[in-house]
Amino acid sequence: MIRFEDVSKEFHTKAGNVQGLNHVNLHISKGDIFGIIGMSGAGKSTFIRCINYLEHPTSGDVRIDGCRMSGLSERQLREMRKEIGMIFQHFNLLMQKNVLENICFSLKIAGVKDAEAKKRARELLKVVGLADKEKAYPSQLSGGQKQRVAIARAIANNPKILLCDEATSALDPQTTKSVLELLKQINRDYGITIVVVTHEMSVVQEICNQVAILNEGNVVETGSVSEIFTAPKSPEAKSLIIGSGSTAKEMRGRHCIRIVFKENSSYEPVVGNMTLQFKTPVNILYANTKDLNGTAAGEMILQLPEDTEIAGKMVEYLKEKNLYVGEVEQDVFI
Ligand SMILES: Nc1ncnc2c1ncn2[C@@H]1O[C@H](COP(=O)(O)OP(=O)(O)OP(=O)(O)O)[C@@H](O)[C@H]1O
Repeated sequence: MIRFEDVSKEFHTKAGNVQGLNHVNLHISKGDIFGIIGMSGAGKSTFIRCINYLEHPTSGDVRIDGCRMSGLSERQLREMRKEIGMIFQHFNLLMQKNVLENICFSLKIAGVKDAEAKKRARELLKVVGLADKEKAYPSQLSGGQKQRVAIARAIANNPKILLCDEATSALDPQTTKSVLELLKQINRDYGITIVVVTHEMSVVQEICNQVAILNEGNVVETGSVSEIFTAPKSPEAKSLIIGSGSTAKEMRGRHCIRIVFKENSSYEPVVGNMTLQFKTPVNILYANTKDLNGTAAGEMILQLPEDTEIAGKMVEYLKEKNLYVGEVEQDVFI
């Protein structure tokens, strides 16, 4: 659905050139909910703006459904952008228009007649759970309600793709959850491919099936969310995952490993049995179960004994039990 082919974007500033994206190759399939995650300045917004060509790449190409974006005229680009809806952190609603008018506005721009636009807008308000708010003005709505209006507006013209740029960053955790739930429902019911740009791993874990991690304009790791959660490879992925739920710094140099339970391994008391077998205790520093897009995944961080030989044997034991075992720090074991 979306293909980045060696895309680079350079910004020319008075202070010099800034590399927003650096030779990015990425493929987002139809129906994916694809997460783009990275720290501030990693290139996330540049990436998402290159999808609809609000930002033109300096080199390389973006293909949407096989169509080369660089080959399109301005008029063709405008047509293509109708296929790509977008929502933003601060909602970008028209404050002088009520909810119904906000949604009708984008339909009318696309040439839909007044009565038909109103009918469609009311249908969409039902979808986003705001049927009773059509006459309200944005200032009378909560953040979550404003984002629901923005979502209704973004999908009004039946786009193939919905781009979400930090769409839940201004919302509290409970509202975030309900907006993410709505996005999942839209993906499921309409088959819209969704690209989610965020700096929060919890957002990716909650709704995305695929993810790419950006750092200084480079894609440093990409894959399914469960693969990357289980066995992160790049330092950036490790710090996003291990750092997202624990005090990783405190674990440095303390013989710590991270284990991830696969579905069929969660019933056996593996850690308890291991300490019995080796007659040596281990310290459980952190344990959690995460909901990865509907599937439970358990993780633990263990501090193994000082004795390197026993610690090594414990790692072997855990691997034999079919658990993923990763180091918290590069120099431990693996
Ligand atoms: N219009 C621009 N002119 C100059 N430099 C830019 C421009 N847009 C982005 N950049 C630079 O490109 C790099 C990537 O910026 P981008 O906004 O894509 O990052 P981001 O990951 O979205 O960051 P944030 O999470 O803070 O929004 C940064 O170094 C930024 O300063």
